[in-house]
Amino acid sequence: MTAGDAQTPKLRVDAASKVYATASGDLLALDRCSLDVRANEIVSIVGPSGCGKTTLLWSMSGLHGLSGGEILLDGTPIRGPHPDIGLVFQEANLLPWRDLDANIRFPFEIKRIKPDNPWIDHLLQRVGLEGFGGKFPRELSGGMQQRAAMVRALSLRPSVLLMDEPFGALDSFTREEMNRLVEEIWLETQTTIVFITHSIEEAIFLSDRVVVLSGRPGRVAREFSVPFERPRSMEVMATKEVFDLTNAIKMEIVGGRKGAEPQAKRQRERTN
Ligand SMILES: Nc1ncnc2c1ncn2[C@@H]1O[C@H](COP(=O)(O)OP(=O)(O)OP(=O)(O)O)[C@@H](O)[C@H]1O
Repeated sequence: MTAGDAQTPKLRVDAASKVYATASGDLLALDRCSLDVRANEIVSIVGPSGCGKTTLLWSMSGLHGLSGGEILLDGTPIRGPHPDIGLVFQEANLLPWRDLDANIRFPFEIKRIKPDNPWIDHLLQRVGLEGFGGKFPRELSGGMQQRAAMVRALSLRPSVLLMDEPFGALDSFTREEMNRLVEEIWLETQTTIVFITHSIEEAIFLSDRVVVLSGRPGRVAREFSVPFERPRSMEVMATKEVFDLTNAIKMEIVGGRKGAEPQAKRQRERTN
């Protein structure tokens, strides 16, 4: 398989393992985790708290090195932050002393490249932030800050967008709005998206596939495809098929959490 080959996944996680050195010994966060993400897919990653979701996403971004295995983008191993990969975190991480325009143009300054103003203006209009360029982060609601963070991440036209629980701190109404926005942006840009969430409903609404990680150390326990038509209306989300899928994913996560207890104990024993 080579880059550009139709068979090459956009992202391939190949037996990824990650050990953190902690004061009480080594902690195995990911254990030979493998997963493919195809181009233009939206894949959500769910799993019990502490199972390694963020570790996996950061490894995909190149911000974290792995202890074993590798992660490939278009067939090439990721060795560090990559211009083709954008990131959105739970915190919008806007610089408080810069207005919205200056925040969004910040990555261009760092890279010393000319901002793509027509594209940025389009994105700002797309997320409903046109006219807010002169506002400072403290003047924006949490939802608006996250919209700005999405614009900042998309402004460089990444082919992959990694989102780490981006809407976890928002109220449920704003969260639903943001989910619809992600879907709309995806329908327009076809950016490959990997999305971490604790909300199964959010994962189903957004994704082509939902990947459940086992309890720590994280491995792929099971993948669920989400076959519902897009855009996903409230009617679709209220069907029995969605209800059944939600329950199946929930059962898998609860099962993984139970299974993780002896594993975690074994890990403690190994590291003590
Ligand atoms: N920098 C670090 N140093 C040491 N241990 C870490 C570090 N980062 C994460 N861990 C540990 O690794 C494990 C996996 O953490 P991670 O944040 O990836 O899980 P998660 O599934 O994203 O958690 P949550 O659902 O609670 O956000 C946890 O036990 C966590 O305490």
